[in-house]
Parts: sequence; structure tokens; C-alpha cells
Amino acid sequence: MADLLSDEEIEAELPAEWDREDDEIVRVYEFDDYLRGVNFAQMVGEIAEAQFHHPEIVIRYSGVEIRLTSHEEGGITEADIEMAELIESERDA
Ligand SMILES: C[C@H](O)[C@H](O)[C@H]1CNC2=NC(N)=NC(=O)C2=N1
Repeated sequence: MADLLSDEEIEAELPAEWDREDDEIVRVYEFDDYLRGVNFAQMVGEIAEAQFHHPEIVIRYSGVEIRLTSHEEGGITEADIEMAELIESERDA
């Protein structure tokens, strides 16, 4: 079971463009083409399966919202930060 991160750790480790909302970290990725958003969501899902750490993914016409939290721990852990970093690196690929 991973440890919950402190407020200071979250602030220090949260990747740019991501926000903290209570026990979640969140980012909205905007797309001007709906199916590019769908494909992005698929990619996020594949990362989640590989990490066995699953975000909430909301696909909208304007973009895709990713929300991460560690359900078993009841808050934000390193697993959430790592997922955000992996998504960012894939997005930039
Ligand atoms: C039983 C539990 O759902 C699994 O161990 C994994 C699956 N994916 C998960 N994803 C997230 N975000 N948090 C979890 O605690 C988690 N647990």
C-alpha cells in the first residue's frame, strides 16, 4: 500500500498543467478533432493497464479530462504522479 503524499509533496511533484482538486489530480487535454480525443483516451487506458492504476477518463467533444486518485489509499500517491508523468510523456511523443 503506497503512502499518501503530503500537500507539500503534491505541490512539488505535480507536473505542469495538472491541477489538484481535493483527493484527485486532474488535467483536461483539448482536441479540435473528437476522434483524436478518443484515440488519446485509448492510449491513456493502455498506460493505465500497464501500470494497473486507472484514471477516470471523460471524453468530450472539446477534449478529454483525466482524473487520478489512489482509491485504495483514499488520496493522492506516487502512483498518481507517475501516471500523470507517463501520460504527459506519451502526449509529447
Ligand atoms: C482492487 C483495486 O481496484 C486494484 O488493486 C487497483 C486497480 N486500479 C486502481 N486504480 C486507482 N486509481 N486506484 C486504485 O486504488 C487501484 N487499484
